[in-house]
Amino acid sequence: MAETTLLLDRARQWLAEDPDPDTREELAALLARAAEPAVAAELAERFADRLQFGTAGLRGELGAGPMRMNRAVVIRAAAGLASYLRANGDGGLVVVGYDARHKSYEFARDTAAVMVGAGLRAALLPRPLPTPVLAFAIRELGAAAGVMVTASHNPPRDNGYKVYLGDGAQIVPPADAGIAARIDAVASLTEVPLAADGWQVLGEEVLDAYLARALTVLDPAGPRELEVVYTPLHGVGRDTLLAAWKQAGFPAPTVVAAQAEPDPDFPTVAFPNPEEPGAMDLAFATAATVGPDLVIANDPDADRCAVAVPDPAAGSGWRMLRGDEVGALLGAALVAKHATGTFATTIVSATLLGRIAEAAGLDYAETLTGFKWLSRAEGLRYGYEEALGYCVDPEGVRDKDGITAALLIAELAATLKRSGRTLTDLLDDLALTHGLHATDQLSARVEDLSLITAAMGRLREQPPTALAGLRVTRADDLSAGSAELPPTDGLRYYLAGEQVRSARIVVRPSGTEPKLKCYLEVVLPVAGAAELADARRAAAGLLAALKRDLAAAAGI
Ligand SMILES: O=P([O-])(O)O[C@H]1O[C@H](COP(=O)(O)O)[C@@H](O)[C@H](O)[C@H]1O
Ligand SMILES: [Mg+2]
Repeated sequence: MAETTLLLDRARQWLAEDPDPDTREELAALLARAAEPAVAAELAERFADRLQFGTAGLRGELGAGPMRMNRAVVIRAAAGLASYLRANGDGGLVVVGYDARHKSYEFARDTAAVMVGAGLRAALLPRPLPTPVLAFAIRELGAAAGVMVTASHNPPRDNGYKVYLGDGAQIVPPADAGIAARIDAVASLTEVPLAADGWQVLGEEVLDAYLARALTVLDPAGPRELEVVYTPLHGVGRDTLLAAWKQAGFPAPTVVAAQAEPDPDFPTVAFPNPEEPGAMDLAFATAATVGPDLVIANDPDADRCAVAVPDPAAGSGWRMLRGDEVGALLGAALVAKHATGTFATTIVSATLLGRIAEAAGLDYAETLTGFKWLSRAEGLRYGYEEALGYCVDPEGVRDKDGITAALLIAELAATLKRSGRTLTDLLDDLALTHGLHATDQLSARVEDLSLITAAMGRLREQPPTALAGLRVTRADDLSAGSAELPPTDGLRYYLAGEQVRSARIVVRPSGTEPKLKCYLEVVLPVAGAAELADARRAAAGLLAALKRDLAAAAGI
């Protein structure tokens, strides 16, 4: 009872301070019905804690309360960041970007108002623009920090807040904990001064500078003959991608008409994530009438890039390449360009990049999931992760960038096309040289987060000893941390069997969505081109069996 009173007090205090009439109205309505058990549970969940920094900053459903994304949460986060910057002597400029989601502009403006109120300088990007433009602008402008208001590819009801420091990379420990402590120290919103004006709104020159840098990933004399169907999935990628395409000299892509304009309701897709089944249906329908060489999609904040290739065997006529496939292709493209430095990927991505780097005599590194880790790999020249994220120009953008990745994959496809070859042919070459690295993902979306904790618990209590006829030869609990990796909530299994050269599974809760994610890789030797089709079939069968057995072991 005392607990309930405390919770209601907290909710009422929140309501009294909430600057947004929309969330005030929502919370007042909930409080009026607080006696109903379902509403009481909802309030308890919203006020149990506050949103924490995850894989990519704060992310959550829009709504009232500290466990939701709203103006009060954003103002507190911005105040915590401002206080952290001042304490570390980094007082200076904070550059703020935003996508086209519900409330994104308001959250960006509030962030600027808090920074100016705290005695820092703030600059807003001129309009909704891709996340990589913000990541670029931080170092271009010599800012002390950057904020990008976006929930990327999440459902329409979500929003989020990515935080970068002056090195242009997203925050990791201990900075995230340092900022979090200062957010916690904001006792009341009434003590956060909000400036009414005094921040700068940047002009087109920041975008021009981004585009000029983006173009440097290409060979100016490289081939440009390539037909593309493109979708920004109702997000903010279109104008930047089209400008990049035009400046590069590629023929203008056909843009999927129904998804071309930014729309916070993402009306044509269940989830605006190119990884989700169905998200590419309209793009494939457009491709069926245009007959392009490639279909390219950006996620709504255009830091991811999805690529599909013609496949007569597929119902739609198109096959989405996996992030691991595009990641290997871009790696091969950079090797062909004589890139030097470190090639890196994450522990949940395929190990093929390691083989490519090794063969080219390049350093190779593996990090935890997320570009906040990957972008910090020492000497990084190229980094990618299986979640359709690629950083092909870390000096320009220290984060994944769906625009430069699209440019480079297009140049690679055009180069291959000139000699009558395709991306698929190059994937075959890589399999013949390095072995077939086949990956898949099992992901379970839940309503109730405790189901994820329970599944992780089951796997920890009863670790699988065999899956799909392969023996588990080593099981790592990644929560312990190691010399190579900081601690994280995850489990890793290495498997062996006659059918495979090696196999690996990683299981972890998503840090951006209520999902449990299991990442699978099997590596099969391939003796010659004649065996490749059989090897691909065998790998697909094995991955399907592994997913089935793993789902049973995890109880998901
Ligand atoms: O949402 P985005 O495009 O920024 O992508 C974000 O989430 C992805 C999935 O993370 P998780 O598996 O924890 O959900 C990460 O791989 C990525 O680095 C991060 O920036
Ligand atoms: Mg994104």
